[in-house]
This record gives sequence, structure tokens and C-alpha cells, in this order.
Amino acid sequence: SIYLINVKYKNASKFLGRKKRNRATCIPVFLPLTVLYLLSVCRSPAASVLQWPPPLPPTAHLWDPLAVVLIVGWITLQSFLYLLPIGKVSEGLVLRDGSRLKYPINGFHALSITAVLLIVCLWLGMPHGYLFELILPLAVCAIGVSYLLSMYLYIRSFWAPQHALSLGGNTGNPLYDFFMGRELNPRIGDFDLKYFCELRPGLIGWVVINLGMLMKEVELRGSPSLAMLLVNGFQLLYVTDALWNEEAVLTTMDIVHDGFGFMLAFGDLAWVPFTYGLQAMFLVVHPQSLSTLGAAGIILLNGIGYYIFRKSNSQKNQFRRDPTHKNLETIATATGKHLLVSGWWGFVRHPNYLGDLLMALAWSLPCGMSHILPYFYVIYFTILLIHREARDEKHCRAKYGLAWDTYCRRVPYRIIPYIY
Ligand SMILES: NC(=O)C1=CN([C@@H]2O[C@H](COP(=O)(O)OP(=O)(O)OC[C@H]3O[C@@H](n4cnc5c(N)ncnc54)[C@H](OP(=O)(O)O)[C@@H]3O)[C@@H](O)[C@H]2O)C=CC1
Ligand SMILES: CC(C)=CCC[C@@H](C)[C@H]1CC=C2C3=C(CC[C@@]21C)[C@@]1(C)CC[C@H](O)C(C)(C)[C@@H]1CC3
Repeated sequence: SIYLINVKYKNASKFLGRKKRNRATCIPVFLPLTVLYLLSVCRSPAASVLQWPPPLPPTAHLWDPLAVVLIVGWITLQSFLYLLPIGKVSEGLVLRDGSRLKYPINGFHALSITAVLLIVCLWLGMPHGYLFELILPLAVCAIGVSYLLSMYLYIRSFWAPQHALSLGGNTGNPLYDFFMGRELNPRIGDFDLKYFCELRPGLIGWVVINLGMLMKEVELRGSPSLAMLLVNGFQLLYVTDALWNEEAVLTTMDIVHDGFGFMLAFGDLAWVPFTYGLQAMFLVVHPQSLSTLGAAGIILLNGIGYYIFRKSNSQKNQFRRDPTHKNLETIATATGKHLLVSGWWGFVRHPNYLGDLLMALAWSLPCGMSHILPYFYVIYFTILLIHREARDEKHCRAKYGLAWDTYCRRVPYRIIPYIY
């Protein structure tokens, strides 16, 4: 059947829609430009995405050798921390050839050591707020690294055995495959490139950049604003949670199904660190005053979102690791696996997405209602999760057949109860 799957995907390029091909050609150009555009608009006084002409920076502002040193140094530091023999080692899901890969679970250690190093550097007088000035060259450099990495990944995939290739990124159409990623789990020795990029340099880099924006605000106004503290606190909680629960990432779609290509390399190394924290950068140039009551409401919203996100993700992970763990109602599927139909997964079909979206909204609200730009993350994330939900639904219907249809009848709403 694996042979048939491979034949099917070899022929797929013939049938790959023109729309999909065009999208795969445009996105590697369009998305990096979007990052630079958003950063430039965010720093401009008007911060309006509709202003014409757009506030494009002169090319000289896009390049700084210091940015190259910082990005290369940062990735080297995170690689070194990844390789430290601390924490446990966990096994991923069973692969098509029946084997299971081993992954180090030391992300939280990496975050803690990075935090200590950062505190020492700040204590020694490092001007961390300078990240605000350097943000465009840093983004350009991170985009460059993600291009180089994706090209390396694409080329090396031709030496990978058939069973190590992803199904979705193996169509024979070079641009589409470059974008989606041909190889599923590219490794250099034991170093897993996809797993490393997904959780380390970009995710930790995101909160380090946020801290830089907070320091810049202190430089400009003497102390951090309540809005800035909330944005930094919420996003730090999100990143800490991801690294504390690092093992759970081994069962996400990206690790299990998706190849490692431009989409994930760029997403992990450039998109996440430079667009997920736009709110903090916005606050440096556009300070907001926030009432105590307003702040309390936003903290409550983030708390509810986080509770739903964490509880639902943990419930599914525990259930997948030990199906007898709790007395939850389930339905049997032909694969031998069960689907939860009670608890969080009986509330909506993607309770974890609902929690994530509530948090996303709470990250933007401290920036006030005057601009759309700080709401970029909520808008993008809603689109991403709707698309992701549809993709997952397709996978699950193909895998579980009638049992999935029964689940959908029992739990009719996808993400938001009574709405979607
Ligand atoms: N901040 C960001 O940029 C992003 C964050 N995320 C977050 O990452 C997390 C993981 O998301 P993602 O990987 O997309 O998907 P999920 O963690 O929701 O996993 C979907 C899988 O869960 C299993 N499943 C679905 N329904 C049930 C059920 N009723 N009972 C038991 N198992 C079920 C199925 O896999 P199987 O049956 O094979 O186990 C399905 O393929 C989410 O919290 C999401 O919000 C995701 C993308 C981007
Ligand atoms: C526009 C573009 C290039 C999109 C690429 C999508 C990626 C940015 C996201 C796909 C899935 C992701 C996940 C996280 C970060 C964003 C990407 C890489 C994640 C690591 C964030 C923290 C969460 O707790 C998580 C571990 C569940 C999550 C996993 C998926």
C-alpha cells in the first residue's frame, strides 16, 4: 500500500491544480515581503496598513552585519542547548517503516538557561532595547536563513528513502514540493531539524524580541506600561507552556504529517518571531493607557483561553498515551483507536483551537481599538486554524470513516459552539 501511495503522489503533480501551483510559487515571495511590510508599518507613526505610499524603509536600513552575527550566534546557542544531555528522551509516533524516532525533551531547560544568560547580559549592561532599531535587518537575516535551510532540505530530500518522504510534499512539482517539504523528519545524525526549528530558535526568539521592546519602552518612558507588561506576560506564558509540554508537540500535524520545507522553515524561523509579537512593537511607538478594570477583563479572557487550551490539549494527549486513563465516553473506530465524545472533545471538535483564539484576542486588546495592525495575529490565526481544521477533518475522515461521521453528528460544532 505504501508503494501505491507513492505512485499516487508521483502522479499527483499532473493533477495538482493551477491555483495550488500558483500559490506555492507566490507564497515564498509574498510572505517574506509581508513580514518586512508589517514591521515597517508597525514602527511608523500612522501604523496604518492602508497608508499610501506605504512606509517602505530605504534598502540601507534592511542590512546590518550585527544582525547576521546575532542570528547565527542565536541559532548556534539554541543548537548547543538542544544537544545538552539533560532532560528525558521521548519516542515519536510509529513511522511508515515501523520505526520510532527519539527526541530530546529539554526545551524548558533551554528556555531557563537562555533566561539566565539574558539576565547576566542585561546586568552587564547589554542595550537590549537596541533590538527595536535592529528589527528589520534581523528579520531580513532570519528570512535569508529560512531560504538557505529550505534549499538544503529540498536538495537533501533526493537522497532520502521513499518511506521517509511526506505524502503531501512529494508531488513532483518542484515549487510546490519546495514549499510543502519533501522529507518528513530530516536529521543530521540525531539532530532533528524540524523538531528543533518548531520549538527553539523562533519560539524563544519571539519572547526575547518582546523583552527588547519592553526595554526600549523603559528607555523612552522610564518604565514599562501595563499594556506592555500584559503582552509580554501572556506571550511568555504561551511559550513557556509550549516548552514545558514539549512532548505533546510530537503528536501535532506538523511533526506527524507535514514535510519540512519552506512553509515550516520560514514559519518557525521568521514568521513566528517577527510577526507574533507585533503588539509589543506597536506599543513602543503607540503607547496605550489601560484601566485596571480593562486589564482585569483582559487577564480573565487570557486565563479562560489558556485554561481551555491547556485542559483540552492535555486531555487528548493523556487519552492517546493511555486510552483507559479517564472514564470519558468514546466511540470505537475501525483502526482500533477511539475518539473522545465527552469532556472537552465533546464540547466542540477543536476545543484547543477555541482556547488558542481567545488567548490571541487577549494579546491584542491591550493595544486598544484605534488600529487594526495589532489585531493582525488574531486575523491571521483565525484563517490558519480554519484552514488547519479543514485539513485535519479530511485526514480524520479518511482515517476513521463512518466513526468520524458519527463523531461529527454527536459534536456538530467545529471550533465555536453554536457559531462555527
Ligand atoms: N500558535 C500557533 O501558531 C499555532 C498553534 N497551534 C496549536 O497547536 C495545538 C495542536 O494543534 P493541531 O496539531 O493542529 O491539532 P490537534 O492537537 O487538535 O490534533 C488533531 C488530532 O487530534 C486527534 N483527534 C481529533 N479529535 C479527537 C477526538 N475526539 N478524540 C481523540 N483524538 C482526536 C486526531 O488525531 P489522531 O486520532 O490520529 O490522534 C486529529 O488528527 C492546538 O492547540 C493549536 O491551537 C496550531 C497551529 C499554529
Ligand atoms: C504563514 C505561515 C508561514 C505559516 C506557517 C505555520 C507555522 C507558523 C505554524 C504551524 C504550526 C505551528 C505551531 C506552533 C507555532 C506556529 C507553527 C509553527 C506552536 C509551536 C506554538 C506553541 C504551541 O503551544 C504549540 C506547541 C502547540 C504549537 C504547535 C504548532
